[in-house]
Amino acid sequence: MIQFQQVSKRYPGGIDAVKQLSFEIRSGELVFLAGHSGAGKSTLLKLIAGIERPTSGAVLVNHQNVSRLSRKALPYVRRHIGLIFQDHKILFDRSVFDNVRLPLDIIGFSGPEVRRRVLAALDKVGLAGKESLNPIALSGGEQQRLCIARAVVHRPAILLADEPTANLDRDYAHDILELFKSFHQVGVTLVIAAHDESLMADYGRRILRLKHGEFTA
Ligand SMILES: Nc1ncnc2c1ncn2[C@@H]1O[C@H](COP(=O)(O)OP(=O)(O)OP(=O)(O)O)[C@@H](O)[C@H]1O
Repeated sequence: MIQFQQVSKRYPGGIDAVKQLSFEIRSGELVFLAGHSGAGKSTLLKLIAGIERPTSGAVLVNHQNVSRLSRKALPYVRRHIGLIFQDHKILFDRSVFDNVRLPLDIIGFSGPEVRRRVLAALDKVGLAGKESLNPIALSGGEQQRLCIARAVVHRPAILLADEPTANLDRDYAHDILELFKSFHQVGVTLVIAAHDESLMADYGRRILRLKHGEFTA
């Protein structure tokens, strides 16, 4: 489902964020991405989503070479991907409902289907009944759940999460990982980046470890 072929990414300024990476993630897999700050985890996720383009090599998602797609074609690939990124901010001038509906608006959903899907996503993450609130009224953990609801509302086949448990206490972090596990159980392919490897230990899944842009054992 996701394939990297000799992928390198050099940012302007000369930093090689990932170097010659080759790997494959099969449909329905749950994979953790571990590594120190600056190891290249976010870059790898952005390459999958087509947010960044590789300097060399190919990134294939569903057999499509996302590194070669035109800017116009990218939204069609993104429809199949849910993103939980730290720089995807919550909009505090809108309700919880309106925050979660954003991906549906972009795809072009309208009518009762929007309400049905948004309420189902909020229910899934444990925020049922909070749709009319302003997100400011939610706790930090609840705001993270809002971001997860927003990432899954269009039912993507692939979910990419960058440090989704950062700033959460351990119990709450495990709750969030359990939520991801439930998406995994219904067949979603998940790639979860986190620097705290101890959190991943309980899940017994495949771990890709990055160090300065390269895989380590
Ligand atoms: N847009 C950019 N322009 C220039 N350099 C960048 C850019 N984004 C990331 N980098 C650099 O690329 C390297 C890898 O960064 P990346 O954010 O992928 O690492 P990370 O493992 O996700 O780190 P963190 O856990 O701190 O988010 C770092 O040296 C970073 O400074």
